[in-house]
Amino acid sequence: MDYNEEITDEFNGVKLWWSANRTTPRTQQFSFYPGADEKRFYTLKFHKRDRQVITGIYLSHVLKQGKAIAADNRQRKLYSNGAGQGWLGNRSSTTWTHVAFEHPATFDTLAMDEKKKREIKKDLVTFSNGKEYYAKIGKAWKRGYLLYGPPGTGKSTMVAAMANFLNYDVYDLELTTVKNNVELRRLLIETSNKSIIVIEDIDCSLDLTGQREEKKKKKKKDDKNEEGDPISAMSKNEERKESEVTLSGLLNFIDGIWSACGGERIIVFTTNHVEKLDPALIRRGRMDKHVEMSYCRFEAFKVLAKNYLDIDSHPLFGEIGNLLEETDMTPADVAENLMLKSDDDDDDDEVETCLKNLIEALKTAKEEASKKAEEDARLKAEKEQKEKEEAEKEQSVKEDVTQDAISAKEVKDNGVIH
Ligand SMILES: Nc1ncnc2c1ncn2[C@@H]1O[C@H](COP(=O)(O)OP(=O)(O)OP(=O)(O)O)[C@@H](O)[C@H]1O
Repeated sequence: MDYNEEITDEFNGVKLWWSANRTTPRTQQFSFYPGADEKRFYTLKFHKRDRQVITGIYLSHVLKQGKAIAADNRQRKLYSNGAGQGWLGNRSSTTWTHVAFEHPATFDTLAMDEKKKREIKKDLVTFSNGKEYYAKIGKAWKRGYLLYGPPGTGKSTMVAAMANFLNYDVYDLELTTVKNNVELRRLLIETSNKSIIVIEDIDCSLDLTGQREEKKKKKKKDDKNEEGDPISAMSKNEERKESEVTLSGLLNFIDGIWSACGGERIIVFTTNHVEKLDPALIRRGRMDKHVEMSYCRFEAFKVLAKNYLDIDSHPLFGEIGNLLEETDMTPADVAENLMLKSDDDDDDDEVETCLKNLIEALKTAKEEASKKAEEDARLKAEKEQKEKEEAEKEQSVKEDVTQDAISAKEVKDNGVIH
C-alpha cells in the first residue's frame, strides 16, 4: 500500500477502509539514517456499530492472513553442512551454509500411488497444525519419516515435494562430516523451526550397520602402507578422521533431547537398503512413518506422462501399462525416456517417439530381467546340488567312521583277528 492510498475491505458483511500514513518529525535534526524518525501507521475506519466484529475477529484474521502471506513469500533455504577449515588448514567444526531452495517438485508432479500421496499429505497437514496436540501429549513437535526404496524411485524428490508443500526449509545433514555427538547436537540446535532435516542414505552415513569392523581393517591396512611415508601419513591423518557420531547419539537426537530449542521439525532418513538398518533406529515412534518408494507402475507413469509430455492419454498407454505391471523400472528411468528432444511439446510425432522409446526400454528391461531370473535359478540349482553332494559326502565319511569304530570294538571284544 502506498502512503495516502485508501483501500476498501469487506469482512462478514462489514465494510471497512484502510489507509497508510506516516508522520515526519517537526525538528529537522541531522540523521545518518534518512527517515529514521519517521512514524508509519495504518488507519482503519469502520462504523462504530461494527466495533465488536473488528476488534473481536477481524484483526486476528488480518494478522493470520498476513503471516500466511509472509510465509508464502518467504525465500526458503537449503542448508548443508560441510567440514570447515581451521587456521592451520586442519579440519574444524562443520557449519551450516545455505543457498536458496528452488526445487520445483510438488506432490502433483511426484509419480506415485495417489492414495499414498493423499495419506502423506494428510499426515503432514495434521503434523503442521498439531502444535497444541503435541504440547498436550507432552511430545516434542517433530515427526520422523523413513523413505526407502531402490535408487531413482524419488526419495529426494519426495523430500523436496514435502518442503514445498509445507513451506519449510531443508537441512541436508551429511553425517560423515560431523565429528561427534556434541557437534551433531550443536548443528541440530542451530536448525530453525519449520524445517525438514534430511539424512540421505543413512545406511552409508554411519557405522550403524555393522560396517565398523570392515573400515577398521581397511584403516589398519592403509596405516601399514604408509609406515614408510610419514609426510603422506600426516596429511592424510586429518582428512581421514572418521565421524564418531554413534547410534545412541543419533537416537537421542531423534528422541528429542534437543526439543527444548523449539519444535516443528520433520526428520527424514532415506535409504536404499532398509533391511540393513538397526531396528532401534527406525522403530515406530522414532521414524513415525515408513514410506516405500517403489518402481513405476501405470498410475505413476500417467503422472510422468503429464509432467513430461503434457498428455493424459494415448493409444500406446495400454501397451505401456501392461509392460509396467510386469517390469520393474524406476520412475527416474521412465522419466529419462519421456524427455522431449526438442522444446515443442505439441509435436505429436515427438510424443509418440518418446512413448515408443519407453516401450523398447521396457521390453529390453523385461528380457534382461527374465535372463537374470533364469541365471539366478541356474546358480541356485547348482548351489543346491553342490550342497547336496557335500552333505552326502559328509554322511558317507560319518558312516565310514562309524564302521571303523564298530570294527575296532569287535577287535577289542574278540581279540586280534589274523
Ligand atoms: N517418483 C518420482 N516422481 C517424479 N520424478 C521422479 C520420481 N522418481 C524419480 N524421479 C526423477 O528421477 C530423478 C532421480 O530421482 P531421486 O533423486 O528423487 O531418486 P532417489 O530415490 O532419491 O535416488 P537415490 O537413492 O539414488 O538418491 C529425479 O530428479 C526425478 O526427475
